[in-house]
Amino acid sequence: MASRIEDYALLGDCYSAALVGKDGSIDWLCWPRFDSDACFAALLGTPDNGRWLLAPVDATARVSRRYREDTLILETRFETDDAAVVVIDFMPPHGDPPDLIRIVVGERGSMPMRTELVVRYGYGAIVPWCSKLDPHTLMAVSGPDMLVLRSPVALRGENLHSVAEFSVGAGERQPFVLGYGPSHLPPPAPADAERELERTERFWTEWSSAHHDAGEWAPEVARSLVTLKALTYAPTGGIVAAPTTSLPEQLGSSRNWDYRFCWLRDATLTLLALMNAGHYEEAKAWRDWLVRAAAGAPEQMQILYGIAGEHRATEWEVPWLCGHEASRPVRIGNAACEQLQLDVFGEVMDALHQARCGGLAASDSAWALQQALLDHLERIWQEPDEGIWEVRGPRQHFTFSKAMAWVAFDRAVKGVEQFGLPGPVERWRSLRDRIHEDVCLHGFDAELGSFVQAYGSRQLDASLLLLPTIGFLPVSDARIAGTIAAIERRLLVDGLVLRYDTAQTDDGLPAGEGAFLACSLWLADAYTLMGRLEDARRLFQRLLALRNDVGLLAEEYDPRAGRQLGNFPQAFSHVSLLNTAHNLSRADKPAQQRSAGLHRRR
Ligand SMILES: OC[C@H]1O[C@H](O[C@H]2O[C@H](CO)[C@@H](O)[C@H](O)[C@H]2O)[C@H](O)[C@@H](O)[C@@H]1O
Repeated sequence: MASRIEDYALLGDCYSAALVGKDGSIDWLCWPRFDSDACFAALLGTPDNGRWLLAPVDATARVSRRYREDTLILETRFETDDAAVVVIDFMPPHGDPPDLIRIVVGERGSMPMRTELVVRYGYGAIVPWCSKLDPHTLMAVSGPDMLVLRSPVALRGENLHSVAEFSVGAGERQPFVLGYGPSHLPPPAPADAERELERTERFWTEWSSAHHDAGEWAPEVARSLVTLKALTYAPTGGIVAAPTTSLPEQLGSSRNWDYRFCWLRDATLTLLALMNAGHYEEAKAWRDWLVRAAAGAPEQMQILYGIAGEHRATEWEVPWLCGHEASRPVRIGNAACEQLQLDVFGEVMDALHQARCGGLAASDSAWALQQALLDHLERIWQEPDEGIWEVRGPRQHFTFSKAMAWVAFDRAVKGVEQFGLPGPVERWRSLRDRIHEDVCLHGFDAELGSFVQAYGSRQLDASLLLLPTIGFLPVSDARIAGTIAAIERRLLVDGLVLRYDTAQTDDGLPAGEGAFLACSLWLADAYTLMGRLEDARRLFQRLLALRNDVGLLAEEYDPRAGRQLGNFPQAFSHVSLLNTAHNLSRADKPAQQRSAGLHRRR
């Protein structure tokens, strides 16, 4: 059985990623790209669906883990009464050809170890042909793919698994290098594990040294930033929402989705967080990615794309994988790519506006694209959509979607006013006002004293917590105070926030899911804006404590079971954590300094 979601740590090279459990088993790896077929898919099935174990023979060995400083180099320490070893896991961030390196370092005594390599291409289905190039070099080939393991010990075949036992003594270092290459080419050249370790450490240390001063929560902030960087796809600038598919939003349920795509929403928020920390290169790369991905007819703009900007994300179900903790189906691809989600227009306009405010040089093609998107939005903003939560039930007039349409025209007006960009500013001003009026008229329920999920509905929705953050109304407005109070009354489970009541909203799926971590962080932001700093800090500290032992967050959390849920690690959660840390650390500063930050999104 796979480990629990929170027992995994992330390895990555900015091309793809792997998840390694506390038990030393790498249970998820897609090569060579984030969205390639997995060759290790035990995360969603059994060890027979592919994994790479490297661990003490004694399964009762005590385990502790940490990342080396602000890097993505993982050190897992296994200890028994007689011996101790550290397994150093990392992926050198050059991607071409990709390697996954594990160095076993003996610390004390002599530790009996075991390794088991099970390669299954095609998401756990295809058994490769394994052959030995020499006693220490194993090659696994099938179809277009080839993996080559170079190890200090000779592996033997056992029931279609490649296994070996060996011992590591104090002071010894034993390197295992797994490389990938296309099967029609000669095997990839052997990597020098120790030299790659040095290079990888330098890469992450240099990258992390560019962070701005993060204040009170510097280590937590640094971990989230490294995690976001690991979700960027270096060749194109695309950013995946998470490196996994189908980790369940409720254990045993069918709320399982493929997040190995670039959502305009998640990616814009990620880029703002990286920019706020001083990382402008990623922001520029992403903006250029966006301009390429969305190029063409604006009515064909999608809410998500492949990491190189591919339009096709056809969703299908994998019948041979039993699912993480029996959560089925396992899905590849994401049908949400065909949805209309009006908020995305606002997210994109806001991100590009803030990029300009933050000093990212203007780009003519980006502004031209924005103008085309606005023309299209002018025609469609009155249509119902699937909303920020990508419901698979009927389209509705979601209040947050309309408010984000307001954001789109608001930022367009600001682009003209603040940066002298060309455009029909009077038309945009009047559209902005019309949408504001529309939302206040149809999206607010006077009896509840709260904005509601959709026009005419009496349901609440956590996205409405963002209304003051996006500048739609000030937090001092009674309608905002009423909305926050109503959400506190109706959407909190054990102090954490649900997106909406899944039993009352037709999202096309059986009811029930965890609390949504980003929404819980938005509540902390709303408290900060209201001046409820004690509440904000308390909630933030609680959320920080939900991170796993190496600082990672999935999408959701089940407070009753105390379990992380959903794809892992998720950009949305880490971005929201960064924003809340930023907002809180400025909360006691004078108003002018507070509003200077990009996180206020006005
Ligand atoms: O639960 C329903 C939907 O869940 C996914 O969407 C969520 O993740 C996206 C990526 O992080 C995020 O942008 C969105 O706001 C979330 O609701 C899934 O991708 C959808 O297909 C699914 O309907």
